[in-house]
Amino acid sequence: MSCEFESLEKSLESHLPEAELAEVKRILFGKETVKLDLPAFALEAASERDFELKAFKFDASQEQLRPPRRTRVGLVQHKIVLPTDAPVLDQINAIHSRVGEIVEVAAMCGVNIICFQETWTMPFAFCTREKEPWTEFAESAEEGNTTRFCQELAKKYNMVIISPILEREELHGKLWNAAVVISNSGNVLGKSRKNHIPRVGDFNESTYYMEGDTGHTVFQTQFGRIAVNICYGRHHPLNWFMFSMNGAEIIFNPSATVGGLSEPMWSIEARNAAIANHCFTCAINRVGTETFKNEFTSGDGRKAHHEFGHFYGSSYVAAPDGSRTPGLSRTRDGLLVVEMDLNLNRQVSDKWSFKMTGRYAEYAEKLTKAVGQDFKPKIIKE
Ligand SMILES: NC(=O)NCCC(=O)O
Repeated sequence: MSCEFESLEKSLESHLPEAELAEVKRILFGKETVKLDLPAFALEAASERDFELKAFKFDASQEQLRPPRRTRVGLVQHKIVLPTDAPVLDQINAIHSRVGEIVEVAAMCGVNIICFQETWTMPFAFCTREKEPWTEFAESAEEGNTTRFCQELAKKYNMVIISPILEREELHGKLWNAAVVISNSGNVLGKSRKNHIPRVGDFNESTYYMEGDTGHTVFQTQFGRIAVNICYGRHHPLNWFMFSMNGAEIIFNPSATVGGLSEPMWSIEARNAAIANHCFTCAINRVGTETFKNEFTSGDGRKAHHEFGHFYGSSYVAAPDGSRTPGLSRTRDGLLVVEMDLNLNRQVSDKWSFKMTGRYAEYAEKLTKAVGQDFKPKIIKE
């Protein structure tokens, strides 16, 4: 059942009376996000290419001194294309071509910044703990084929591309889970390496790579200041916070996560980060169930098995005022196009003032003590 269940929004819409639905949506999702009109040819192309295309916009109030700062983001979720035992290069090329056709539709929709899912060029094979052939999917962030592919697309469509890959740093013999940020000029702006490596469920990523060393880099693009908090980093509120302290206006969260593990948390974490940090957040998850030739165990008493999933998609965008778009499907490839007026960040900040009321200097001092050897927690007992 859980794999076929299309989406929470669809279920609410088909079962609730109209008036009640509006109230349920207001309480659950915040101020309603307005649907964005897209060109008919883009909708047709998406339907022909068999992926879901949804579009929404977040408006801000008209200001007297600043013009609106509208930017359009695109979130891509997709299944792997070939079986996981197909030749490595065939698998990569097939995914390039699938995502390439989605990016083409994003360009028809006027997308300025597009972000792909975590390690988008490969199966999420880290569950297996086998090194071969999975490490062969790793590529140079600066010069790999996938980066070259994205550079062409970025230039062609005048689009910033966030390309999360398995990175190989040849010189030092290191692998990383990293997002390459490619400017709309086609130049590699830089990369952001995954800060927190999971040790939960079948996410055996610590077998392959270490915690990232790029800190909380923010990238100034023509379309806004962006940052990338890769997957498991979304469980760490301070991780979002540090990107925001460096000035991020939009924080992308390319992910790969499965229903049994994280689905009840999914709709909360990125949305909470948008609220707490007065910024936009974009949560992206892959779709599908991935099957591996060799059985692997999950360390939970279950028999060894071949399948990892169900990756439940449900990619969405959250705004600083607590509102959010509906999610993409739990089962289908999709593109979510969202227009946002970045002026909303400062407007909400002026209203709620979390950055001003936060006692950060005090937290920093106390936290330094709390993680020290001689720390005594402040607990008063009778
Ligand atoms: N890819 C990844 O870090 N997944 C961990 C599980 C989760 O964060 O939901």
